[in-house]
Amino acid sequence: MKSPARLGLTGGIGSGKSTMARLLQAEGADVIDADAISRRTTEAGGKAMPAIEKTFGRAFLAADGALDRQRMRDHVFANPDARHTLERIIHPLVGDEIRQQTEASISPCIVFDVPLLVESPHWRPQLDRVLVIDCSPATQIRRVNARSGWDAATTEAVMRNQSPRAWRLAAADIVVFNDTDDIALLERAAKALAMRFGL
Ligand SMILES: CC(C)(COP(=O)(O)OP(=O)(O)OC[C@H]1O[C@@H](n2cnc3c(N)ncnc32)[C@H](O)[C@@H]1O)[C@@H](O)C(=O)NCCC(=O)NCCS
Ligand SMILES: Nc1ncnc2c1ncn2[C@@H]1O[C@H](COP(=O)(O)OP(=O)(O)OP(=O)(O)O)[C@@H](O)[C@H]1O
Repeated sequence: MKSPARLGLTGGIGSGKSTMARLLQAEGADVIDADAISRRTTEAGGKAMPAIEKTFGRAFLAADGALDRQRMRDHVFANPDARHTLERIIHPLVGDEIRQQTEASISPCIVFDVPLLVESPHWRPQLDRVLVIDCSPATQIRRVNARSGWDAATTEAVMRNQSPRAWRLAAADIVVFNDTDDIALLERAAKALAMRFGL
């Protein structure tokens, strides 16, 4: 059997990665979503929670034992050492689950939706192509405010903890510019990508 095409999908916060991932899924791709996997490890009883409680303390847990996401967000995006500590707990668990989902896939195209793809050097050799969803910083701030209610300072703090836009663009094989809220444009791009990647 021909091995599946492996497409990395990344972009800054609010760029439209998850939206593109959903469109590619509708075209028949298997999407492996690192954010979703990460969130599962930090639910109540999640695999990351014992180490998070031990390292950061009970104050970072909500009443039900899940991660207090807002508290951790405020902490780690203002403190790179704490972010690295959290990543050292979560990323290996996410990596294990990504490997399992990859092995289970039977699609001709697997899309790896990974916010920190450009930041992690191990990713590129595992992929056939890297697709970057790009938009301006002002659009990122506007979208995250509309979607999640975060103020500009909160989104900017996350953006400062991600690769600069120029680095992501330099790492891209394919760029989809997604600066206007035009879903039809993104749908057309997804259909073209689906053809190109055997769907
Ligand atoms: C800090 C946390 C608790 C904040 O949770 P919250 O629900 O507010 O945000 P959510 O998880 O939905 O992430 C929103 C966006 O923030 C950005 N982001 C998340 N983690 C990171 C990070 N470590 N570095 C840079 N940007 C990040 C991504 O663009 C992501 O799509 C959470 O993001 C987290 O646990 N991060 C560490 C794990 C991680 O690196 N995840 C990224 C994919 S593996
Ligand atoms: N082309 C578009 N047309 C309409 N809405 C869009 C478009 N692109 C993105 N959006 C909206 O912008 C918001 C952010 O998009 P999305 O969640 O896909 O970004 P993301 O890159 O996955 O963000 P995060 O890094 O925070 O997970 C969502 O509410 C989404 O519906």
